[in-house]
Amino acid sequence: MQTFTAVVPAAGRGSRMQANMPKQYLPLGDKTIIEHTLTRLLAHPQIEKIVVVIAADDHHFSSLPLASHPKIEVTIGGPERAISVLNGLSCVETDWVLVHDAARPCITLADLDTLVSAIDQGEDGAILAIPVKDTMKRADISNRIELTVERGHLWHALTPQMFPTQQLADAIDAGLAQSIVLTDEASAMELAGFKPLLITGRADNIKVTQPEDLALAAFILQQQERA
Ligand SMILES: Nc1ccn([C@@H]2O[C@H](COP(=O)(O)OP(=O)(O)OP(=O)(O)O)[C@@H](O)[C@H]2O)c(=O)n1
Ligand SMILES: C[C@](O)(CO)[C@H](O)COP(=O)(O)O
Repeated sequence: MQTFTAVVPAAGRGSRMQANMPKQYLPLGDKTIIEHTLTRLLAHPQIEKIVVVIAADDHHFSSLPLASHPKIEVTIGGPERAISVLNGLSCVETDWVLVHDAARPCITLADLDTLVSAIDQGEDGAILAIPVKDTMKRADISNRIELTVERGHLWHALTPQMFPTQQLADAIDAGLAQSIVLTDEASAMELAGFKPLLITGRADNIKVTQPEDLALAAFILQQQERA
């Protein structure tokens, strides 16, 4: 059975959350957001190691019981998510890597399996995503509708995103060298000429980003645990 490494970017400040600590350490039921995320990833038999990428001044992670888990390694992130991911990739020894936001605690084993089973479709890699359901508008500078975007082939990119490790590291390096804003791993791979596969994932794999997301994530986790 092929095994992989997961890289979990967790070096953000969570500013949009407006909380008194980085959002990945906010409580969600019986444990923190990041502990839910890591517990989900650790449950997948093909994930042999998780590299958690934390901020240089992070004093939270070391106090978590999972910090001493044998499959968990920690490294230091950077000022942008892409730099944090690149630092995490330097700790990866497997041919393939799965990158998943610490702020997405509702990832399911079934979705992880679906993504992992897609990697035999080539080196372009794959990401979990959900087709856009709402009508999409592009705004002008005064926040008035400029146009309606054709949503036929529009998707929300989620994580995990899964790629050959070296190709991803080279692609992020190249994108950063061109000062291109890389908000996910797929955008770096696209820039390098790859065409990653979009794999339909669950819409409840939300990224906890703003205050109202916390209660929603708690409800989703509760519903998943009852299923
Ligand atoms: N320099 C950064 C910025 C973000 N992240 C991580 O990338 C994930 C997704 O980023 P986002 O939701 O934007 O988190 P923050 O950057 O913390 O949020 P904000 O933009 O509101 O500050 C999070 O798990 C976050 O910890 C990271 O590792 N390094
Ligand atoms: C990687 C990501 O979660 C895919 O949707 C998203 O791009 C992260 O963006 P953020 O602004 O760093 O939260």
